Amino acid sequence: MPDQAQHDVTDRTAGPGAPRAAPPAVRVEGLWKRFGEQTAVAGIDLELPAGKFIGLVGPNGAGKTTTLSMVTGLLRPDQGRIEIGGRDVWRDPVEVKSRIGVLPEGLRLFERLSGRELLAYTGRLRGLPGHEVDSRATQLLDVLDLAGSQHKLVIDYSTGMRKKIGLAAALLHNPEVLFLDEPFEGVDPVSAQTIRQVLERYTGSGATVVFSSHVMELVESLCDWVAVMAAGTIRARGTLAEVRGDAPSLQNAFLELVGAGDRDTGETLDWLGGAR
Ligand SMILES: Nc1ncnc2c1ncn2[C@@H]1O[C@H](COP(=O)(O)OP(=O)(O)OP(=O)(O)O)[C@@H](O)[C@H]1O
Repeated sequence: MPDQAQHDVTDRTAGPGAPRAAPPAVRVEGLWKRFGEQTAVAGIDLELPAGKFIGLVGPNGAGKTTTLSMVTGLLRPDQGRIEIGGRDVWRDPVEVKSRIGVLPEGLRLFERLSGRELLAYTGRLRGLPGHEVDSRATQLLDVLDLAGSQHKLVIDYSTGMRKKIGLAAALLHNPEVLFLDEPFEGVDPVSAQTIRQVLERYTGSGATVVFSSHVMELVESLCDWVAVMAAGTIRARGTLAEVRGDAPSLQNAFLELVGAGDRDTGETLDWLGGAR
């Protein structure tokens, strides 16, 4: 990584005797990722406050998945620095990974395990004692309404069930920060409500959730804090009220921020729905 990425981002502005403020849940500095000619993430600086329900929103191709993949140690940045709870993700990966849970996009699971076996395996990988894994798995399967399918193979799970077992696996070790890429995609309203309740309980205990979504109503109803991405950059960040500003809804503010509010399809698609 180039020199620019190596410098220390610890806050040294406070005097020597001053109490250290708790680090943000996530701190990102000068983050870049290119795929050939395509710049997916173009020099992001971002601090995500701890203990909040945070939404990362942006249009298709904005760079949300690429950012979350780098932040969670799944994709190496070209340049930049990432800390979670004050620890460098790429220098201290084992420690950081023990403190985070991740539900990635296009989640790959061990398909030939049952839901219960998957949780048992994940729990042991996380170093939890067997009896603790058993008891946590039973509770998670129950709360997420998967108890009746716990012995079914994951390959036979529906999209929503896969999201829920993935969420259970990500929560099993009680992480400090949970990252979810589109957790509600393909999930029915009943399961969405269940997931929502689990996440609200989790953030209520002081943990942080960072999730990406396109669904503004969902972000507006769930999140305390929002970052808006477009074309690999952060266009706005802050509390919901700060990002919404004077706009009537987050959706309106979002369209304005990403410059899509005035797109008109009327003339270009004049053949659509006309005489055949
Ligand atoms: N592995 C890759 N190889 C080449 N280009 C990539 C790769 N991954 C992402 N990109 C490109 O980087 C840009 C950002 O993609 P990314 O998946 O991060 O966006 P996103 O905001 O998550 O989009 P969506 O909401 O559609 O999932 C896009 O232009 C995408 O085509």
